[in-house]
Amino acid sequence: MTDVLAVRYGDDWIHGINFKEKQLTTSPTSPTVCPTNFILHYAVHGPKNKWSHHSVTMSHTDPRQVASWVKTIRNYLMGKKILLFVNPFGGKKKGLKIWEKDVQPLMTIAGIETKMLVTERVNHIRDILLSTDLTDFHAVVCIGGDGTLAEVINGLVLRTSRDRQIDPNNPEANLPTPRLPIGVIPSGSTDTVAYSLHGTTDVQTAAIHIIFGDSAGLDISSVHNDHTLLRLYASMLSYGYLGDVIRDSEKFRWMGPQRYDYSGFKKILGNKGYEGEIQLLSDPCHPATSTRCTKNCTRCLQHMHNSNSEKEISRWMTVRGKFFMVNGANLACGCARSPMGFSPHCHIGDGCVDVILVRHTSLFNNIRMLLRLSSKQKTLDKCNTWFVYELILSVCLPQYDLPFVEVYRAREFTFRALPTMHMHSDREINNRYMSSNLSVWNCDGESTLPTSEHIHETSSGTSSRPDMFLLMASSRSICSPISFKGLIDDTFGL
Ligand SMILES: Nc1ncnc2c1ncn2[C@@H]1O[C@H](COP(=O)(O)OP(=O)(O)OP(=O)(O)O)[C@@H](O)[C@H]1O
Repeated sequence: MTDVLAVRYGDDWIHGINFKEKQLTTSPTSPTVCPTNFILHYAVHGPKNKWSHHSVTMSHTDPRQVASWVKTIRNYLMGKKILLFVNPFGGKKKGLKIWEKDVQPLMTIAGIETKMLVTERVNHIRDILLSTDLTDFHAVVCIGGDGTLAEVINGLVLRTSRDRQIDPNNPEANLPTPRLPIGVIPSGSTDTVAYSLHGTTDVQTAAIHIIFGDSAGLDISSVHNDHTLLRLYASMLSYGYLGDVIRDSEKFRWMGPQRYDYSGFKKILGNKGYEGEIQLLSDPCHPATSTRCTKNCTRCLQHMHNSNSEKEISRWMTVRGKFFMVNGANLACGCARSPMGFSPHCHIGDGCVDVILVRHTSLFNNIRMLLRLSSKQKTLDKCNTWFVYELILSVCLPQYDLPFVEVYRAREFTFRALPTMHMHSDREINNRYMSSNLSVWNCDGESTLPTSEHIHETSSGTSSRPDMFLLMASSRSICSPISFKGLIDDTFGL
């Protein structure tokens, strides 16, 4: 029963069912009064974490028996109404096609009432969520990438904060968990959150998880600058190289996801490193010795029940230097080309963020990383759009033993960009800050945060705190190690 999507009387016609299926549903008597068969729609868990929709027609000579079965199953499947946003702009611009071809038919079969809205601009979702009456809805879903999902999260949390009269700009305030669960159907360029939640970026799988209505707690980090909430993020906040890539690649959006390859290559060659200071509230559990986050993960469950006591054993520490990039990961940040993810041991609901600091190295080292990447790409088929994540993975996979990679698990961290000092001659150091080599923030794959220049001018730095609350996201096969390794799925009976 847990894998059932819908049940229909055999002679009922619903939009989206093909004619062949309709022909199967013959009933000798009036369909409304005496149905002698019914169609059961269900999902099957296949290889690589994918779920697919199937149906079977069942018959019985006694119409009362058929009616009783249908009634029992319908009692189990509660009707839902969802608010669904489609971003027609992200990824390969296939959002609307995915809605029409894959999502709408499944929602119709499952009897889910869907109010669909097509986004027209940046922050459109947030504005709608702030102004719409959400009382009748059971969930908010988006068809889009990580940036689209981030808009849903930001909009819903701001709306809930306003409804509960909580000031989101207060860094000490506990931001509220929205009443409505959030679902994501991937149609972006990287789709790390969808991949981390479902173990695949398959569209039908995501839609089926939403119909199932399962949910899981997900850490969301808030980013504050002084007393202003800048943004909430679900997957990763990154400064330096990935900031440069996101800023540059936006100019080449017409290339589709391949823009990341192009900008990634340009920016690795030009990277001169960024001076900065990170202060972090370090958790005693180091990522290198941590367990992997699995379904019913003990660490995440413990945090959910006892978050305050953990904070007492954390301690503040400071790291300074010149960095290639500075990252705060909320999730493993896996994607189709990097199944293990950027931060493989990151837990999705433990109230911590994995801080991954990559020190500035030589151009030679950067090129070496590129070559390593290139040789990987040779084995890939036509899709080579995962440059950035492949690149990071090539840096971090031998993870914690590379001399220029440092990893910490933090409950909170602040970052302050420092200006770069310039030498005028071999002997003389000019103490004036001639120019600042500053990057921008890459927040869930978007450069929506104020530039670091602004952050620097206010000389406050920016802070990120992941333990604000847990957000629910539609997922069934969440965070199984199987999901990330892409092995045989049935082992865990997910
Ligand atoms: N109609 C629109 N025109 C222009 N921009 C839009 C429109 N609708 C949404 N957006 C913006 O598009 C941005 C990018 O969308 P999205 O994140 O879904 O795609 P992506 O960047 O290609 O994928 P990913 O984040 O997974 O790499 C979002 O920040 C969103 O605000």
